Amino acid sequence: MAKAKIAVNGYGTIGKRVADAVQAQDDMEIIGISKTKPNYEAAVAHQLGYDIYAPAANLEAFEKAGMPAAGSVEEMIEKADLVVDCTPGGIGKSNKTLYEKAGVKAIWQGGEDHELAGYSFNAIANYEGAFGLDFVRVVSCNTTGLCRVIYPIDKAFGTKKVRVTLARRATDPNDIKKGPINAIVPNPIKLPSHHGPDVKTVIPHINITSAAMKIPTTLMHVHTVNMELKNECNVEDIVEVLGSQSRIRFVGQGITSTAEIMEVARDIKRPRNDMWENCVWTDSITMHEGELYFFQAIHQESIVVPENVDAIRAMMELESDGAKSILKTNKAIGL
Ligand SMILES: NC(=O)C1=CN([C@@H]2O[C@H](COP(=O)(O)OP(=O)(O)OC[C@H]3O[C@@H](n4cnc5c(N)ncnc54)[C@H](O)[C@@H]3O)[C@@H](O)[C@H]2O)C=CC1
Ligand SMILES: O=C(OP(=O)(O)O)[C@H](O)COP(=O)(O)O
Repeated sequence: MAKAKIAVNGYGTIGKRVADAVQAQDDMEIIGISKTKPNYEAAVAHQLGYDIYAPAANLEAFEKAGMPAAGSVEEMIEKADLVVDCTPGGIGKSNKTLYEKAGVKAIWQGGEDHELAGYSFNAIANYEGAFGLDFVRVVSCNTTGLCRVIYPIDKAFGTKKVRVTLARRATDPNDIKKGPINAIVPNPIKLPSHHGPDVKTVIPHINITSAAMKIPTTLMHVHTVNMELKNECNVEDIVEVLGSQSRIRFVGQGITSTAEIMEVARDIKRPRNDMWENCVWTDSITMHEGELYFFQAIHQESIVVPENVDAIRAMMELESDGAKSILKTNKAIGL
């Protein structure tokens, strides 16, 4: 069977990782990536052998920089079956008419609103509903991390309510412009943060609210999750449920921080130190007066990457069973 032809529009933190993860699969391939300027990331994409497409007005700049573009962004979109839009949050929505005009399917990321795509995706929670869809949004890193734990626990024990506090990394490691560098910023001040309502775009019946702050670190986010469950259970039951999930990793053995989790990602030779799994501290899992509490860390640069691959597989009708797609994606990328 011919491989699905995938384009990545916006080759930044998420786009470059999605491109490599798609390229690792045997049922889909990257036919091009887009860059606006011929910077160092474009040079690496060129070295890696990706065909680079650019806005028509910038094609000459790529030629001059010694990395000739294969064509314009519009030409890339014409050649694709599906575009993964990884442009910065808020930019992606302006590309919708482009995709509609070309008759290609499109995936947006969590920086865009649910309404843009009309379907918010998380592989374990609602893969099947994305089968054959034209437009899908893969929810943000924090929302993905929440869906991955809430969905199986809710399925096993039922949920009365969920309350989450998020300590969000200030910005990504390569970003020299954003902060804070010496402050803790309640963000947003007005509650709830978008994360709780966003979980409901994927799992509508969950009673959830969230509060978030930005902290001066670039490595990972950390969540304090509190769930009031409908049915009685103990810590071992929760460990069993979370342990059955391939995209959840228990951490302990002296791992007391996000820094040590990133060291593990380096030590196990993950590409770009990526930690695709939620990292749940086993020792933090606590039942207190019938409520569940635990801490988890989320690697913002990579957690949504396998979800994008699964979303492609569902939308392109390459696999109807979500569990099979998850296993296939995991195996191909080395998870
Ligand atoms: N970085 C993160 O931690 C995560 C980001 N997301 C979401 O993924 C999306 C992308 O975010 P990042 O990869 O972090 O952004 P980024 O800023 O690292 O990368 C965006 C890329 O798009 C390019 N670009 C800018 N304007 C463009 C345009 N008009 N057309 C084509 N390309 C353009 C930029 O040059 C850059 O290469 C956003 O919706 C964000 O909310 C989701 C999960 C985690
Ligand atoms: O999707 C993300 O976070 P979010 O789930 O808090 O919106 C990414 O970490 C990007 O967040 P940013 O908008 O702070 O760069």
